[in-house]
Amino acid sequence: MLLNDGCFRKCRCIRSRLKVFLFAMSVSVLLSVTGLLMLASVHPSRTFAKSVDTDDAVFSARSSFEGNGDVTIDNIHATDRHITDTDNTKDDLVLDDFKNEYHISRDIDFQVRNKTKRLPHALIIGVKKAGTRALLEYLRLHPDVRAPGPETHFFDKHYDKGLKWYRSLMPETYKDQLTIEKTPSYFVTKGIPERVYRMSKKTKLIVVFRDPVTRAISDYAQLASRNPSVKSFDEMVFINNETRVIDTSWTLVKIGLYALHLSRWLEYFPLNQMLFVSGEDLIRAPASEMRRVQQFLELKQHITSDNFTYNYTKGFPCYKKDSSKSSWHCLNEEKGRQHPHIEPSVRQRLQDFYRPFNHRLFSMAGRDFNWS
Ligand SMILES: Nc1ncnc2c1ncn2[C@@H]1O[C@H](COP(=O)(O)OS(=O)(=O)O)[C@@H](OP(=O)(O)O)[C@H]1O
Repeated sequence: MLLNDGCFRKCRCIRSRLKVFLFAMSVSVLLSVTGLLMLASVHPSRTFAKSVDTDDAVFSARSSFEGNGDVTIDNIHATDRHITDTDNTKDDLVLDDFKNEYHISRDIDFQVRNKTKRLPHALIIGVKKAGTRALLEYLRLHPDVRAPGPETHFFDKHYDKGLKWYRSLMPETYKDQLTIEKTPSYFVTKGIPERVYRMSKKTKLIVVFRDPVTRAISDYAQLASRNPSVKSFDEMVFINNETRVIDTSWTLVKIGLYALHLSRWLEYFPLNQMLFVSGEDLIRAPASEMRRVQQFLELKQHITSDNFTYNYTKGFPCYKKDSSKSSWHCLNEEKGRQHPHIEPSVRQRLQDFYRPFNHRLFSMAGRDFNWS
């Protein structure tokens, strides 16, 4: 009886422990199932997050300056505001700071609108009267190039308006298109190389050179066409007509001292970021000069001899966009003006004056332009 009673108690004890164990098991199974269900309910967004992992990483890296990785319209505005603010205190502006911020804004804009205005990747910085308009119009034949029509003069006349203003002048482009701007006064204006460097040290620079004697005469022809009462070229080019000492303070003479201007640019930009175009070859052989330009800009060779014809009436190349469909365009009558007659002795004096500067340029640029 005692034995049976002890056995009975032991059995009850084992049964109640079994119950506790089973209860604990079911609770833990229940908790696991609930946990799994909760995970399943957030699963879609997790999957999405994974699928945009690369972009997330890119965005958070790009947005780090704003302190968070969220991409919102407000952030775009904040970025834009930041560009303007930074630009107002441009003396303290550090290139890489704003360049990074600018690219963030550009890329976010691109995500939002697909097409956006971008700061120029390349600039045609000079030289005045050397063929800069022709070069820009030829480049615009390329489907991967966009450019504002008028000269912006941002870096020399409107710098205080800031980069946001400058960018607003640019045409909208897709991500793989190049934005190019031309303002020929940039080449000769002090302080501009640094300003361009501050915008982006990667900016590609193109300079069209023309024989400085012909260039000065071309510049004078423009001056005389706008102001018919201007003194004669001879009167202006010499300090004294008797001694025939050249007036190097005359802007039209100073512009032709190419080596001096180029040396200022080379303080900021390496030679391989610059391309030197021959203004004479742009007229004689536009297609081959454009081949060099497209190669330098890493564009596919789209502009070829099919885009050009020589117009004997105008005495210059004319061009068309599409080799089959469109009609020929020529630059307007302001390009290719009649030059005034200049005495051969005056020309000779100017050529002698420029010769050492020209030779210096040829060795700096690594190209002989064959000017006499
Ligand atoms: N295709 C074509 N048609 C007309 N003119 C041509 C062409 N290609 C080059 N050129 C030469 O371009 C010279 C004007 O240079 P720019 O465009 O740099 O002048 S400007 O600085 O923008 O005023 C211009 O100078 P001038 O001839 O002295 O007027 C031309 O010699």
